[in-house]
Amino acid sequence: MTVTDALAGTGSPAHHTDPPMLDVDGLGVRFRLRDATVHAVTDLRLTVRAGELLAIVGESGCGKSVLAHALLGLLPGNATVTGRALLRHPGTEPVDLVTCGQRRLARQVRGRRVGLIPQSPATALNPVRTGRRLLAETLRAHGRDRDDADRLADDVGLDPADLDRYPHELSGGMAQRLVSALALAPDPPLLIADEPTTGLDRPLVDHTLDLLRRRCDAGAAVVLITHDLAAARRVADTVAVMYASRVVEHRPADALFGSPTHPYAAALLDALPDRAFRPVPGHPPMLTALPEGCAFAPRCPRRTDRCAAPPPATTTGDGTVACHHPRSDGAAA
Ligand SMILES: Nc1ncnc2c1ncn2[C@@H]1O[C@H](COP(=O)(O)OP(=O)(O)OP(=O)(O)O)[C@@H](O)[C@H]1O
Ligand code: NI
Repeated sequence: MTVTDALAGTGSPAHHTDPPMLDVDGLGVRFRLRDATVHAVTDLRLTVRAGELLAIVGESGCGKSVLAHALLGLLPGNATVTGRALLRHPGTEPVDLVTCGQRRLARQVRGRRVGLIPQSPATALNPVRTGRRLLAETLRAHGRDRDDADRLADDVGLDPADLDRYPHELSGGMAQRLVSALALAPDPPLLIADEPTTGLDRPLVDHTLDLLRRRCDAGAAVVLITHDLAAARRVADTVAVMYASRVVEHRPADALFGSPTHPYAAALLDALPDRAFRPVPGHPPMLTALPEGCAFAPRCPRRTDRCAAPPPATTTGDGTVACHHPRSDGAAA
């Protein structure tokens, strides 16, 4: 399958025969606390293909960053990860990121096959190295020409002269662009970008999004984690909406933005300034005390008694939705 085929297929997984590059199934992440358990990711299923840009959206605290860290083996010791996350690469056996172990993740996966643009760039940067040195080390470690540093800076919209600064001399937006350049340097086939546009002004936001889009068009798979729905609408092929640790709707971007099926997805879209500009009423539940049934029910205009039972994950014509009362106008034609 060529990249062009991947894009021509409207981004819908159903159109393709090649197995996805990343295939996550039944993924769960729990954190043990002294007197409680945080269910940060629950029974999560996702796929991403080469040439596909998947946006993961949802309110703060719903589990987006924990998902990214789980895939890269970057969770702290009080975390338990269950389920499966297969990473495929042509010509090699798939690697299960959940079970393959830290050694393999460090040697073969992190940076090389899966790049991460972390959500908190300031803490990700070594304070005693200039950006140029950090970038040169990364390029060298991956067998690339250190002269690529200026080009990478340019790609992410950073003045190459700013590479000679130390991390504490960078603004938040500059640090953000530097960590993006560091993640892009090894040219990973799968890139996970966790809120990569934080602290950037509008032109640089668009510049960064378009850069991610171009990487997909060149054959990479990109997972864009963002609370910015306008960003997702601009560049995503597919969108997964997370609510309280679960994916509640996963469909092609055009379909989701055109006619959301899950009431939460519809409520998120209504919060957009160019739509009703109405915030989602109420608050998400505590992840230490998730209900057995639908976690969105207390905020949901469509709730009934049935919502006390776990919502079934239903396959629509173009994706999945987990709801007892999906909006029928959002159903596939
Ligand atoms: N080490 C940890 N121990 C306990 N709970 C944690 C830990 N790390 C994250 N959590 C909890 O997991 C939940 C999901 O956090 P996560 O950072 O994934 O949210 P998010 O969707 O990325 O939010 P944001 O949009 O604010 O970045 C939160 O309730 C958070 O408090
Ligand atoms: Ni996050």
